[in-house]
Amino acid sequence: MSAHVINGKELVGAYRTEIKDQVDRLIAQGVKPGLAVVIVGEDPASHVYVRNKNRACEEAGIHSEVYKLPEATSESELLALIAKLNADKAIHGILVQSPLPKQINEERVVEAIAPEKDVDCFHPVNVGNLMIGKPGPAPCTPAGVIEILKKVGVDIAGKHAVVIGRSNIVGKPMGILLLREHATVTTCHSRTSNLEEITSQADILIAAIGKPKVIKRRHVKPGAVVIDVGVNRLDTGKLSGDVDFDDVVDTASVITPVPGVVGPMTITILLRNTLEAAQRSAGLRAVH
Ligand SMILES: Nc1nc(=O)c2c([nH]1)NC[C@@H]1CN(c3ccc(C(=O)N[C@@H](CCC(=O)O)C(=O)O)cc3)C=[N+]21
Repeated sequence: MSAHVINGKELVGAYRTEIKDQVDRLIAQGVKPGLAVVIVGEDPASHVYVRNKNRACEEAGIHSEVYKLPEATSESELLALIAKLNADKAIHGILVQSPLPKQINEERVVEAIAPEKDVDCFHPVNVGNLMIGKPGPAPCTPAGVIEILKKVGVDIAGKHAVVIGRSNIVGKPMGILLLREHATVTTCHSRTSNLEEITSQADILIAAIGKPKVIKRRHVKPGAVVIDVGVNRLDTGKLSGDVDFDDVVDTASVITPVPGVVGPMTITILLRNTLEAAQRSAGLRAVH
């Protein structure tokens, strides 16, 4: 059997159209959603992502501002910009691109963002609300994975979902969101001693490791749904996922190629989080 290879252009494109329609409706009610993206330094990959986010905002009708700060920016200069954006009525979402230069404490920066403008869902208040199931943003990549599973028609409830990776931005919140969808969740990581034994029991396998092509056919149960969160740049310049696509494609029932699905869906959830922050600010969506 060969897997259904998810077509990101189709799936993500359709979802962006849905979001654009909601943005248009909000604009007709007098509120234009606005996102500020802050990037510090010259990391080329970060600049590519920021450009992609900016373009996606424009296409969705969301106002977007990009602040490019030099590598030598001090923490207090960045905190001053965040204070200004926190007070700006035209801005509903603030995203500070990571990584930040070493003179800046990332935690302090995240905690300086007003929680209602934290469209990454990195602020401890939003992480806490996520954990206990209160309304609010969810982090873009894991929320995007849930959206992909739903759009493809994967039944999550009662299934065994195995997440490989325990980062604060993907692995941990991924587990929480899967629990919310009533999956049975197992989290594996670099210290898991019997990885293959566990991953090969997964109905839904989510790879968020950050190493190219480490998940092989032997890790995957025949018929499993495989979602590849990895975006690894190879020496050849090509992007590769955490999953060895060619090895796994005949075993899985559904698989996401890299690039093309999880990355663009991550950006789409950023648009959704910005839209929803704007709706909340206008009293058009529940806050707690
Ligand atoms: N505050 C913050 N929030 C983030 O959400 C955030 C961040 N910092 N720092 C870096 C990571 C990484 N990230 C990606 C987003 C889109 C693609 C994406 O669209 N990837 C395309 C390929 C893009 C390319 O060609 O390089 C794809 O997979 O198809 C990838 C990676 C968001 N991040």
